[in-house]
Amino acid sequence: MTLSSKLSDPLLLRQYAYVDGKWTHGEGGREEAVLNPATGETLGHIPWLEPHQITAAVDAAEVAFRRWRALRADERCERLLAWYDLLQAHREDLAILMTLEQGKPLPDARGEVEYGASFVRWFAEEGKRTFGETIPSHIPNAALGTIKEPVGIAALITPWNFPLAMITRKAAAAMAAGCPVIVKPAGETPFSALALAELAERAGIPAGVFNVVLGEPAEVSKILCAEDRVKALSFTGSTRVGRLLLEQCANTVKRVSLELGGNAPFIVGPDMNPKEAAFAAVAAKFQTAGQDCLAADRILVHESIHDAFVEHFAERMAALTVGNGLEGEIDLGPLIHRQAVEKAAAIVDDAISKGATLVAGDQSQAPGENFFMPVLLTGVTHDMKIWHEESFAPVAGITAYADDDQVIEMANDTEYGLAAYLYTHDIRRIWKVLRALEFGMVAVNSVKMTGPPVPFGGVKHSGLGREGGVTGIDEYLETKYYCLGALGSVSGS
Ligand SMILES: NC(=O)c1ccc[n+]([C@@H]2O[C@H](COP(=O)([O-])OP(=O)(O)OC[C@H]3O[C@@H](n4cnc5c(N)ncnc54)[C@H](O)[C@@H]3O)[C@@H](O)[C@H]2O)c1
Ligand SMILES: N[C@@H](CC=O)C(=O)O
Repeated sequence: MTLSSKLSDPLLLRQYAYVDGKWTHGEGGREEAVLNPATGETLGHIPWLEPHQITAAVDAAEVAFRRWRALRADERCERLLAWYDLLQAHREDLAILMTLEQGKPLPDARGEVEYGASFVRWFAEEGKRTFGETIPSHIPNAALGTIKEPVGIAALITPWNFPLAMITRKAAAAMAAGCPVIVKPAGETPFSALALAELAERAGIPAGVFNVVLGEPAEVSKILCAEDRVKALSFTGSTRVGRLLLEQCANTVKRVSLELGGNAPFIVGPDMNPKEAAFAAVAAKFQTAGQDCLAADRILVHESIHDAFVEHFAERMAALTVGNGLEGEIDLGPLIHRQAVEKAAAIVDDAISKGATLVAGDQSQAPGENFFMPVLLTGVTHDMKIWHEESFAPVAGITAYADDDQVIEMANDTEYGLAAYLYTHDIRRIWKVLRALEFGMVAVNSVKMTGPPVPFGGVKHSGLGREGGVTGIDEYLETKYYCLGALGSVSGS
């Protein structure tokens, strides 16, 4: 059975890049296979564009920019809402494509389609509210104010773990602001991006406004970063690559937004019911098989409830099912590729060799070579890799702490600063710890923290800027100040 036959609308599977409203093949014969991480089967191929084809995407975006920015905000809103409607109408196909290329269980993929579409609707509306301001003048006979203008062409480079939502959270904001976009998706998961392009075309988004380029990642990124006509770069991915791109954007002094790695602490106070907290921690750790920038990587539990917490955590973890996300009731799909499995195994071995206890996690039960069974380690300490590196795998590490000051120090003991979780009902503890945590986002007594109204982003080496929320569109807007002088006597100036 071919991949396209699994879809109600086979045209959603595209194996070309999308530039200037045209499906584009590579001109140098280079291509990449796209694999199903659950089965290893080849789903299809994508072309790698040649450097001049990437430049052609910039040419197309430059032309499209003139017309797209000239539309009224409500006209752009209409087109984006049409795109949103199509995402909704095709959500099942989009979810199937996502599960096939990314591996996450189908219900999670449906959730991501819904989540991704919600950013399109949010920014369609926000585009109508890019207000400037009136400034009380200190200059005689003058009127002062600001207007917001689109920054220009935006390059968007995105990861494989959330192949659709990481694109729409950027693209919808940029497009609503009046900017055309050039998306470079991860090579592992290009089909979600290309399906977005197909639906953008059907929604009447003009040629050159939403482009998807494919190619050798370092080569494509270098061209986009060096291009002076590209005015903004928004990247989601690892801190390692984010640093490289920031450097590459220095010469052209671009606007750079970075959503990078996380290493979230999950803090459990002494007043918590250990079962309730353990179940929440399992949910925060194992989403997308741990391949989530928000994954609870370091679980810090007050010593008075540590043992009971571990017991409930292990019990809940044992109930998780691992398998092909298209088949049956699955909680955890595969990791994205074999290297991810090897990295996870190395992190576990390192922790055990340095004194951590393996409570559960038997890899002989893994249903395929890209699968990693959930692991629970206790006695995790500062000198272990698991403390400092994102495992990006279903590996949970638990540590006991004695008091609030100690847990704050432990939680902040990382270069990352994306998200943190805090479970306690003591309002004084909540306020103290919340204020002391060096993270861009803190969820208190909640695992869910994201969504369109939220300013998503990190501090420290987790990134620059915020996506979503009322400020997410600002990443794609310039503020132009004006001073209208010599107006004669202006009342109120
Ligand atoms: N903060 C967030 O919102 C957020 C969201 C999702 C994922 N992430 C992070 O993303 C990482 C996992 O994703 P990943 O493995 O795809 O990240 P990655 O950095 O390897 O890749 C991200 C993107 O960069 C491209 N890329 C890879 N190497 C490159 C290079 N040398 N030069 C230019 N581009 C290059 C990839 O093709 C992909 O499109 C994790 O660190 C995770 O925490 C962060
Ligand atoms: N879950 C995150 C993506 C991180 O990997 C989000 O909601 O953006």
